[in-house]
Amino acid sequence: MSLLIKNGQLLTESGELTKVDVFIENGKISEIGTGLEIEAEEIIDADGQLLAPGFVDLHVHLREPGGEKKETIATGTMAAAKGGFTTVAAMPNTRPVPDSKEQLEKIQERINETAAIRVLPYASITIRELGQELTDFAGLKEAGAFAFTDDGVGIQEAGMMLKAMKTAAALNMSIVAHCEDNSLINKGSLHEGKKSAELWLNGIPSACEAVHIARDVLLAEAADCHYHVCHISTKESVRTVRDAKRNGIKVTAEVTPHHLLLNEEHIPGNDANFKMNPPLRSREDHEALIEGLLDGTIDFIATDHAPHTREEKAEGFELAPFGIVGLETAFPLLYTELVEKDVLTLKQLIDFLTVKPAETFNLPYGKIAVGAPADLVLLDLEQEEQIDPETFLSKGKNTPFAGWNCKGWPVMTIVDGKVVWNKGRVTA
Ligand SMILES: NC(=O)N[C@@H](CC(=O)O)C(=O)O
Ligand SMILES: [Zn+2]
Ligand SMILES: [Zn+2]
Repeated sequence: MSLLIKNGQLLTESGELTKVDVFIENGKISEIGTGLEIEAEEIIDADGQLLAPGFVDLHVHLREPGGEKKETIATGTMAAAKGGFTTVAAMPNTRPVPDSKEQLEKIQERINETAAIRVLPYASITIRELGQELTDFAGLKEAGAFAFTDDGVGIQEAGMMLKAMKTAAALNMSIVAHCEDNSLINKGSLHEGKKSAELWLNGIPSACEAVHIARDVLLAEAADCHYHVCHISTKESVRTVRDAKRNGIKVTAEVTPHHLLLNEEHIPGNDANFKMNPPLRSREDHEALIEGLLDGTIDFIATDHAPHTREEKAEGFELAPFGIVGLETAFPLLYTELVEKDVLTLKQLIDFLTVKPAETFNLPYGKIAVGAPADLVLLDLEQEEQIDPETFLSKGKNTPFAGWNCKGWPVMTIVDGKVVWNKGRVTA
């Protein structure tokens, strides 16, 4: 298999655009240059399009097994491909939970059979994500676990977290944490603040997240473990991670597109497409997240793609499940709202979606280099289109961004040198 991409716009290290040809052979990038005259089985003219490394999303919910009404590995990875993603890491809050070698091997099998792109499966920290009993970390690592997390719920006991971190560190694996203290949730369905008061709904206080992070960075220091914070959302959390990094603790953090673009003031009323965990916080929190991303406190962007059915999301703010989809809109939204408005440079945004997550977890993806896997995306930065959930390939239509006008739509996604999504050929 060989593929020649002609005239793509490539970002240089200094952030300038330069026109290049890329030759791909046997799934790997074998030459980058200008005016390449090489015979290839397929030639793609990328004139006028940005050629970027395929995006890497280390926080998605594919729902399979057990949640196939919401999403499957097949539909979730097609949605990812359409969004320009070539690698995703799948969260373990499925039924059953991948908490044993056998379960993880079954998921790996489904991935091999049905995934459109690379999928790295997480294993859970505790049996059934119940926080009571540690899983077999060594066995799960052997079976291909990407890292350990109980995403969906927090680890309530400090002693359990310390044990998890020590076990992970000994295996050179990472602990990825959903930070939420159950005793502080307050039966809330949104952030405790202006909006919860306005809507007469119970609010989740900021401390619910930050107290876990404060506890865990101290545990990570004691265990000498790489500790990664999921979907960071408050200014206190950002401050705590910043302080821990300054003190040499091996902590990293991700932020979602929705927490970078929205805050509680955007919630229009009782619409559960604005309900997610952690919730949209205050305007000050929102600003602290941008600042944290710019100063390196926050390492990368992850979508926390969390599909739910229409019926579930129609239940209203208090009863609907937490979570929104994100894979098909992440880049266009972030490009339009942050790059076009000069909050981030194009180079920064691409790095936050590619090389930064890859480097945080020592993955060989996220860069365009000779010898690297040919995981690429072509993007149209000019054409404007409205976000329409009805066109999503994901089964989940639950987005708060319906109707937003965006530029920066992916036009082709390539994994291992194979075209897995092509806007010109495949429509929703
Ligand atoms: N983020 C969410 O609101 N929901 C996630 C769980 C999670 O990421 O904690 C889900 O699985 O639906
Ligand atoms: Zn979570
Ligand atoms: Zn999640």
